[in-house]
Amino acid sequence: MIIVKVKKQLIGYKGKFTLEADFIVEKGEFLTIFGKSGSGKTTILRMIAGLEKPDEGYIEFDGKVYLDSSKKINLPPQKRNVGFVFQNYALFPNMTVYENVAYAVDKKQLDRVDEVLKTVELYSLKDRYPSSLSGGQQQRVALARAIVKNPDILLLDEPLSALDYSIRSKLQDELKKIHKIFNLTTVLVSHDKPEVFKLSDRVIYLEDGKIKKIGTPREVFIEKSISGKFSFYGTVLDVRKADLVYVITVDIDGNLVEVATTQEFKVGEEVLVGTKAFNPVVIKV
Ligand SMILES: Nc1ncnc2c1ncn2[C@@H]1O[C@H](COP(=O)(O)OP(=O)(O)OP(=O)(O)O)[C@@H](O)[C@H]1O
Repeated sequence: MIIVKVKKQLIGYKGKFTLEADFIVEKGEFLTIFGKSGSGKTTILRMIAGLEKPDEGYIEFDGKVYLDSSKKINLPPQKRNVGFVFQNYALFPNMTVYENVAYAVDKKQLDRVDEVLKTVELYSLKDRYPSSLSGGQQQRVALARAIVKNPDILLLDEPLSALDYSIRSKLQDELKKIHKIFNLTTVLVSHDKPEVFKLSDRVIYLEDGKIKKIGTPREVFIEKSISGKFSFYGTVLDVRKADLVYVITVDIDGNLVEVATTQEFKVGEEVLVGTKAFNPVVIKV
């Protein structure tokens, strides 16, 4: 379990404000920090990693104290077992895929490099240089480098936001898989609601440095659920205009449904499809 209790005065574009966050992340949990630009999301990740110091605070992982300002404890990043992936891959251009990943571990752990490269499906590309890889492949190298040291905590700062929709979606599936396989405790920063829905067990809604809401994505994002007979969450796959309404195609767990609506939706948006007016019919199939 990660315990985070931090306070720091920041200087935003509107002036000074205090980042004040107090939350726990259960072991094996996938937690996302969501919020507008400048709300303090990255600063929280950097504090967990030890790259930034709060004015006051306490951070621990499974009883190991990373930071305790009252006791002047502040472990440096290399003493915190944390893997970090940023938006801009940050790979070494003069090293191959294998070398980029192996750089993070000492010689005794080299066996693990091959294992991790196979898990993220990069093994066949291990002798290539970053410049010859796609954005999605480069981000998988960054991910492999972050997990090869077997971190207790994986920190992801908008790692997929530079990628286009289909690659992002595929990498989201892989992230979820890797989180489970390596039994990680993951904290993601994202401002993409469908991504938050797809990946997170819980989400923190951060606004101007304060936690406004914390809960499952449904609890945090769906203000009021439809008080009707049934409703399902899905992702918008297609939008077309038909006279005065839009017809959207929604993927509900692999089932495609078409719904007419006067509201405009975007492809990739997470929606709740429900009905209030009639009783659904259930037929044995
Ligand atoms: N060490 C610091 N001292 C003072 N202000 C800081 C410090 N670090 C960051 N800030 C400011 O605090 C604000 C929050 O920054 P942060 O990067 O945490 O936001 P964010 O929510 O991750 O934003 P984005 O989504 O744009 O990345 C920014 O306005 C930033 O300039």
